[in-house]
Amino acid sequence: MTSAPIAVALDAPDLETAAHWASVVTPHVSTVKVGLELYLRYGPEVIASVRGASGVQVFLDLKLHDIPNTVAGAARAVARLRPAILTVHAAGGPAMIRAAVEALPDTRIAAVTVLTSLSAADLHGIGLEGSPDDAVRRLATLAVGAGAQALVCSPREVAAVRAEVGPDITLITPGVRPAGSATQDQARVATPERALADGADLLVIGRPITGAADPGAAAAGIAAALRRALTSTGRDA
Ligand SMILES: O=C(O)c1cc(=O)[nH]c(=O)n1[C@@H]1O[C@H](COP(=O)(O)O)[C@@H](O)[C@H]1O
Repeated sequence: MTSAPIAVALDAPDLETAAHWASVVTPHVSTVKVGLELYLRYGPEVIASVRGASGVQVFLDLKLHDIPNTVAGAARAVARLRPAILTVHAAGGPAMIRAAVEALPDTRIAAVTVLTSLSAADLHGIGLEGSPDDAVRRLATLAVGAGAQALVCSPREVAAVRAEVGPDITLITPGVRPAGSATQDQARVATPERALADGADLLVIGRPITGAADPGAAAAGIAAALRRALTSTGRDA
């Protein structure tokens, strides 16, 4: 049985909690994600702690956004951690994205299009024209043109992005909520099954798993639901 295409967001206040979550979810999921909270508190050592002995893929979510030279340097600075995926903001522009891609050839650079916490009204407020769908597709095309091998978007746009960029780009969707779960600060959400059916390759899921009484059981439950969904559509389980 292969592990489910889920990246569990280890947004924990301390290293012990993050390492515990990582150890209980790794039998069920392909990837764990280290984000700003853990990385800024503990630094690069956090990667070895969550990778543990399992060798699970580590997704380093630093959402880099700066001038190309600075982003290239930051990307080189994390090369020794061997992250499978590193995020940059697509809005940093093509030269910045290309700088990250060239600096880190063994890591998949994932361009974050429009944060899943932003609604259509929020986009309007910050001066981004058109619907979230339009903005996401525009940034996706720009990022892929600059060499990004992966994109982050919400599950609401993933079908449109897949149609735009083709089968070879890895599509990563946060904003995933099992039916009946609270959306919390996420604005553009869908269920895990919907995200997968619409073409996502990797689902980022945090609090629906880590906020559960038993995070290992929650990860196993979502993984099983995804396997059923994959089997029923004839995709690999
Ligand atoms: O890059 C990300 O992973 C990301 C992009 C985005 O647009 N929205 C988003 O929620 N994320 C991350 O995905 C995770 C979602 O966590 P939950 O809302 O708890 O499932 C968090 O770690 C966010 O930092």
